[in-house]
Amino acid sequence: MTAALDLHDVTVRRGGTAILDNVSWTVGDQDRWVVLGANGAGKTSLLQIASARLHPTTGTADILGERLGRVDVFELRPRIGLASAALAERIPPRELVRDVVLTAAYGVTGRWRETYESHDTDRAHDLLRLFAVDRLADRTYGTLSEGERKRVQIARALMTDPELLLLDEPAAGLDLGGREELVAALAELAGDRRSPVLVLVTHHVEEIPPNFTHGMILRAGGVHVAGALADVVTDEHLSSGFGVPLTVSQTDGRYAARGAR
Ligand SMILES: Nc1ncnc2c1ncn2[C@@H]1O[C@H](COP(=O)(O)OP(=O)(O)OP(=O)(O)O)[C@@H](O)[C@H]1O
Repeated sequence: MTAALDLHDVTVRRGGTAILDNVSWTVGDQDRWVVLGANGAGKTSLLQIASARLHPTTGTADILGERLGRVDVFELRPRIGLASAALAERIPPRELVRDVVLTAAYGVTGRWRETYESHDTDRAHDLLRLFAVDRLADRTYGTLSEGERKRVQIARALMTDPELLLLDEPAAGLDLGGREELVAALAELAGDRRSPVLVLVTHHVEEIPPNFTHGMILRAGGVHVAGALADVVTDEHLSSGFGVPLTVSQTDGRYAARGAR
């Protein structure tokens, strides 16, 4: 099977600095990856490459079997779902929640005069139900809580039935209840073999849903460590990756970290 992502020595330079530095990374077609790293480590830049929104300065990036630089990115992008704060900012606050999801079928935000097939409207409703926000379908996006918005954003990212789903800090700004609901929904998604390949960027090991399989810690633009999740989320790797002494614990498939004494 073709890897969902295959990056070889990817470097991205901006103003003389390597914001990604010789990153090599292979994501298999059933993988569920978590990408961790301190502020500025390069996580968002990595997702920009993985979502065909940024090209490497040097190195090669194959996404869903297509090489960046050779493929028409406008054909590739609909095969990739992305939920990020930058994309969320483009959603008009007055848009109905059902349309926030539905308009992804056309790759637009803001419904205009498009007509949608009934299978599109059915799919949008099913996705809202999957994330337990179907009761909000007739509300405007701007009236939702942050947690409700996050779930609507992920439903939108799934609308095109992508082969790869990239989630950039989906739990940022959520309260404890909202975070736990989101983690549970993502655990369910990750546990379903029909789901797309998943890559979740987060700062906090508490946000890693059960059923995720692999982990990477980025440090200063480079891969600090990558591999099976349990081998990556350790005292040693987190401490060196974040530059502070940390102790990690694991209970029922969930991780927690605190400063080591
Ligand atoms: N266009 C740019 N020009 C110059 N520097 C950039 C540019 N884009 C990103 N950077 C820098 O690259 C580094 C990596 O940024 P990136 O947003 O990928 O990190 P991150 O790990 O997602 O950080 P955070 O956790 O704070 O969101 C940062 O130091 C950032 O300032």
